[in-house]
Amino acid sequence: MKLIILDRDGVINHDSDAFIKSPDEWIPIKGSLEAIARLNQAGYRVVVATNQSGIARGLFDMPTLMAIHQKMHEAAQLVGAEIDAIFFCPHAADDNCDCRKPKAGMFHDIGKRFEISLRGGVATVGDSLRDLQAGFVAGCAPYLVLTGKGEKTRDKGGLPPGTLIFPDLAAVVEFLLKKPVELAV
Ligand SMILES: O=P(O)(O)OC[C@@H](O)[C@H]1O[C@@H](OP(=O)(O)O)[C@@H](O)[C@@H](O)[C@@H]1O
Ligand SMILES: [Mg+2]
Ligand SMILES: [Zn+2]
Repeated sequence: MKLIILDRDGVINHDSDAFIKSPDEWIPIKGSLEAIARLNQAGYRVVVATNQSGIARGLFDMPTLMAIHQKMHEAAQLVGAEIDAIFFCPHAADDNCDCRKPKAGMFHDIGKRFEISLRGGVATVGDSLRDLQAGFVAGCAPYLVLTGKGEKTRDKGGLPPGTLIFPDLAAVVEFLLKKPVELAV
């Protein structure tokens, strides 16, 4: 089974420094949902791992977050894409939870849920350093996109070793689907 783990804000949809607080504020990045459809057609399960501290901050509540995700699922369906699962951390930084990126808790949970070792070349795509750090610690291959906060992340440096940088999710998918499959020896 092929699996990829995507950050949400700044990778699938436009991000905002004021947070994405409602379904109306959730707007897909051009080409991202179609890129997910290409992954599905190539046999990938697509899973999202997202920090949603807006819950802890009281900027929006759980039903609103569910409504945002319902809109994302419906928008994906319209282009033949499917997001298999959304893992989210609703906590604030000072809650010291295990799931808020850059901690790898969500990634470990994803590996358990899908019964796959992330160290086997599972890609993770993010726009923030913490996305890449969390995935790298869990064994994923890190991909930085320059959408969302990606350009700032690139300019700040300190990326996990081996991070590949692409303009957007569509470009990452183009690369992943073109590269030769490593045959298990
Ligand atoms: O990129 P993902 O993980 O899908 O979601 C990020 C969002 O939850 C928000 O994360 C916040 O970070 P803090 O939680 O305040 O550190 C800020 O960066 C917001 O601009 C951003 O919308
Ligand atoms: Mg992000
Ligand atoms: Zn958490």
